[in-house]
Amino acid sequence: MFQKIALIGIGLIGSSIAHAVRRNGLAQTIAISTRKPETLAEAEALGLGDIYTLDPAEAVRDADLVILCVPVGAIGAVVEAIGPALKPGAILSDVGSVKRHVIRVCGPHVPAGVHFIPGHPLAGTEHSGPASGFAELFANRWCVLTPEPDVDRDAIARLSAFWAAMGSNVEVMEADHHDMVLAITSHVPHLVAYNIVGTVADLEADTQSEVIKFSASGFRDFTRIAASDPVMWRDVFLTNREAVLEMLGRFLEDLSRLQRAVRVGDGPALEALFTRTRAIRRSIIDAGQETSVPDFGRPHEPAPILMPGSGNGENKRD
Ligand SMILES: NC(=O)C1=CN([C@@H]2O[C@H](COP(=O)(O)OP(=O)(O)OC[C@H]3O[C@@H](n4cnc5c(N)ncnc54)[C@H](O)[C@@H]3O)[C@@H](O)[C@H]2O)C=CC1
Ligand SMILES: O=C(O)C(=O)Cc1ccc(O)cc1
Repeated sequence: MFQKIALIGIGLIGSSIAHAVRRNGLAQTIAISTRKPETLAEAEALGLGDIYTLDPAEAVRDADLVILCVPVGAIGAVVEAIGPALKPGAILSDVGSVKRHVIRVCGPHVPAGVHFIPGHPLAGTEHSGPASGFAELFANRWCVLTPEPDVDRDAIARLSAFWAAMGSNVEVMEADHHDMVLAITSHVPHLVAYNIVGTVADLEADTQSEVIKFSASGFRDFTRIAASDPVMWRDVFLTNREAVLEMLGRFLEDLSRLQRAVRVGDGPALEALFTRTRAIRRSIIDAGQETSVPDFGRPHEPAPILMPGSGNGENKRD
């Protein structure tokens, strides 16, 4: 599909792309660049690529497809460094969890003639680093592309075909819409997980009693999410601030309503919500999206995304 692919950053996502490219024969040559020599050495020991360099500009030279797989806060500086070395006609993409910020900081450094198509695979785990990747990560998962309106249609089709060849379902979306949807479906849930695990740890320290030891699986599920990479998630909250604060506001309003239902003993309100949320979980399972580890061979249907204020009002709780 491509002669040479360059991956800048070789953690969970970069290494998963490397595995999937190899397994599906999507490129002749994979060039890998990352910031730290020890990470590059680890990638080389794992045999993830063909060319290894600490110089990102060298990695992207002659590449037909360049994918930036670094934390969102590092992307702008990387594009500034590689811009002059990008081949005319190349596709430049990324995998960052926030899209408007990426467009804002990368745009000025993308040379004319390079097709800039930001991307985000909605697939991942709480692990990081070159050894954590696996070829099946993207199978049956969405990959969202957020090109600006003037981007070449053929280039978008080529990048879509690339993600489809790795097993993803591709959707093209406007960057601001992506950031709002991900704020409520991914970013706020991570914030909630970080918060509840912190609260429990503080409680344990305050009461000097064993709390975590006796935690049930519900809390343990939160600890998995709260083990996600601190730098990556710091950058998500620094770069998608407005959408996260908007969605957090709605979340807190609804939480207050739940708090009231508990305080006044409003059983019907509690039961009605829990019945609705159980149905949502079941629809996700039916769509084959229930875990972060792909479920092979299952047809992929989009899970319904309930946006506040949209639809027929059934998602209103009062
Ligand atoms: N972890 C996840 O579940 C998902 C992450 N993403 C996005 O993918 C991107 C990468 O995340 P992961 O692979 O999970 O992170 P990771 O921490 O596993 O890997 C990041 C890589 O970037 C390198 N790096 C950091 N700063 C750099 C710089 N200035 N120049 C060159 N290399 C640099 C690191 O050395 C490492 O190789 C992030 O933008 C994240 O938002 C997208 C979907 C899922
Ligand atoms: O580990 C999990 O449950 C995730 O939610 C993974 C994830 C993290 C960040 C993304 O932008 C997309 C997916």
